[in-house]
Amino acid sequence: MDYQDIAADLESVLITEDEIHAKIAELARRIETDYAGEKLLLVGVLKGAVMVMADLARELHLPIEMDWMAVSSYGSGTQSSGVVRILKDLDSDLHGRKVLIVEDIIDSGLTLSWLRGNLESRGAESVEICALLRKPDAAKVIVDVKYEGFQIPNAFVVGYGLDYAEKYRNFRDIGVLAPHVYA
Ligand SMILES: O=P(O)(O)OC[C@H]1O[C@H](OP(=O)(O)OP(=O)(O)O)[C@H](O)[C@@H]1O
Ligand code: HPA
Ligand SMILES: [Mg+2]
Repeated sequence: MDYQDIAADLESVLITEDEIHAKIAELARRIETDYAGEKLLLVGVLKGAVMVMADLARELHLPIEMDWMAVSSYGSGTQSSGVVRILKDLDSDLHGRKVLIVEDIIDSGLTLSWLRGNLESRGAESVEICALLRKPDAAKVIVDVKYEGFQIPNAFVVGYGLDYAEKYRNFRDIGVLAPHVYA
């Protein structure tokens, strides 16, 4: 599959690479103000958040640390199973740390509401969330997101880290996957 074939599997491009980068810069300025003088721990949620994490971390003019967790509730489908599994845990001790969870998307909200509770229970001083995308119409639980990029319609999207069956993560824009791909 070459890069042009990826575009053929999309119904439409929703957010371009340039729009993503402008939004991440905007979020970074707010985060810098809010955490000035602090040592922030960014927790990226594998694998979808890899691109947001890489771009956000480099945009932040703050002394940050990065750690990663892998949790999965989707498997290879387009619907959340609601059951969150830890596939890879953090290396860091969270006691007294200011933690910012970095995510690509909040869909049902099940992953992040579970994850926030899990990290808070480890003694972090604060746990906030930065998510590039949120689908308000898909929410099954309400998640309080301090740094939100874009609100998007309730459609399955891919690109910029987001996958369908592990594909399309390297597409640079974010687009709506054409239903013929998963029908
Ligand atoms: O709000 P929710 O309905 O819980 O969905 C959001 C979660 O689903 C996706 O991860 P996925 O489980 O597909 O793993 P991945 O990041 O490896 O693709 C996404 O990256 C979020 O972590
Ligand atoms: N696309 C890709 N992965 C996802 C989505 C989506 O719309 N929602 C939750 N995980
Ligand atoms: Mg996924």
